[in-house]
Amino acid sequence: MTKLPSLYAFPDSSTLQQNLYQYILQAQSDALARHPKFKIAVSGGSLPKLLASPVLLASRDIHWGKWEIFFADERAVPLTDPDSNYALLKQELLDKIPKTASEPTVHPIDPEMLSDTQDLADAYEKALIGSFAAKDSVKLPIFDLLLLGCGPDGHTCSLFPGHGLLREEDAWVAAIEDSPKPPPRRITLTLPVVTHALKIAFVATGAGKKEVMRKIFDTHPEAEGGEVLPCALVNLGAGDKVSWFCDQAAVEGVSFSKKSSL
Ligand SMILES: O=C1O[C@H](COP(=O)(O)O)[C@@H](O)[C@H](O)[C@H]1O
Repeated sequence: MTKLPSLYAFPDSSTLQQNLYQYILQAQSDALARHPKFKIAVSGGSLPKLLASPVLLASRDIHWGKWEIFFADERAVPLTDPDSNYALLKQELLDKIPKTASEPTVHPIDPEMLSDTQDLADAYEKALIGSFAAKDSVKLPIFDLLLLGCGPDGHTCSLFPGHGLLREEDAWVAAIEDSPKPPPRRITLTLPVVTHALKIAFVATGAGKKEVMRKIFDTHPEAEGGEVLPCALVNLGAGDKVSWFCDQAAVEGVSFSKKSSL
């Protein structure tokens, strides 16, 4: 039997954040039982604000010093640019971590390499190799947790619908020069790296996501050889490793069976 993702629909963002916090705590404890660091990657967009909940920031059970944070995707812009996913995470989360806590290890892109996105992607892949293992000894890095967004067009990371990057099989990190959502020059984790993670959480809120949520959960273009949205490809590739944290507005009209708690 195919293993399906979980889809949670919460009445408000505060309940969503409470549940997301519990889920992260479990992922952290599973990871730290296996190895010294909790290795995660995060998206930009609406994700950092929802991630940085009061309950997470006040928690004494979050071992910030053991967190190793990568970016699921990043725009090829300076680290202080308003379009930078690093700048967003810093503003929403990193700067709010209590000063009394140990600091997480954060892996931003190398701002010296912005002129060539392939060099930028290769350098970021080297950072992954430094943390996980050499590419010839492991086929793919295994993140403990990915915290991802879902664009209204069904993109995740910087993997866009119908884009050739969805077929990438070798690179861990790929360059994109023609992102349909600005800015066009970016780097992204590739689909095999995403689906290889131990846990994958999508966070999608607001009525602006309900059309795409219906497409992701209630249509099956793969059955007819049609184009499958990137978020749906993650569902198909990673199955029950995937959990969706949504509010009611985002899942209005979605038929796929929804749960309201973990
Ligand atoms: O461009 C991007 O968009 C997606 C989705 O953003 P959202 O605001 O609709 O949540 C985001 O996950 C990705 O990291 C970002 O680069």
